[in-house]
Amino acid sequence: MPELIPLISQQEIKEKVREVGQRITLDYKGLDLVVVGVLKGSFVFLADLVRQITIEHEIDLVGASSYEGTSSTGQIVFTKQPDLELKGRDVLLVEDIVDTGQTLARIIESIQLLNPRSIKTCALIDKNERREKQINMDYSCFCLDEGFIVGYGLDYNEKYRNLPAIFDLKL
Ligand SMILES: O=P(O)(O)OC[C@H]1O[C@H](OP(=O)(O)OP(=O)(O)O)[C@H](O)[C@@H]1O
Ligand code: HPA
Repeated sequence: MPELIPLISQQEIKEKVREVGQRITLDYKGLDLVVVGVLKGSFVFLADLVRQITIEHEIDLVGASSYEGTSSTGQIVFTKQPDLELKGRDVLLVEDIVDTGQTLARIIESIQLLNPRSIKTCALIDKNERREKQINMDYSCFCLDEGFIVGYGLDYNEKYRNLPAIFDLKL
């Protein structure tokens, strides 16, 4: 049976998401913010984060998938494109986790083609161990070195997204 090692509690997540939401609120004052969540993993984080952003903004979703089990296939399949017009607007991409960096790098490339005024990045977890693409995150809630992380939207083979806290999965 897989083992779930507790890493980050619900309370710690709540405090950090509030803090990051407040920073985003200050940084985007006067700008035309569109928060774009990356499905599926970001859905829990996104829902909590946008409720901590107190300036007017719009929300969109993109979909990208590349993992089987704990490994990236390296093939990023886009499952949803943005619906809103992003040209000339200030896009904040929201990910649950940046691991190899391949997914976010591809999404940034594809959003750049839509000519936004700015693109910034926000992740719940910035994990270093397997990084292949150098991406400087503008906002990260938690930096981790290793592990396969589940809970609070993050899955292993589509399971565990519903866990309210964050765990390291040991297979
Ligand atoms: O930095 P990377 O190594 O590319 O990994 C990060 C990506 O992997 C996960 O998506 P996944 O492909 O598992 O799809 P999901 O969001 O639907 O779970 C996660 O949600 C990120 O989008
Ligand atoms: O550590 C992880 N957990 C869940 N999904 C992921 N996608 C990339 N890395 C991870």
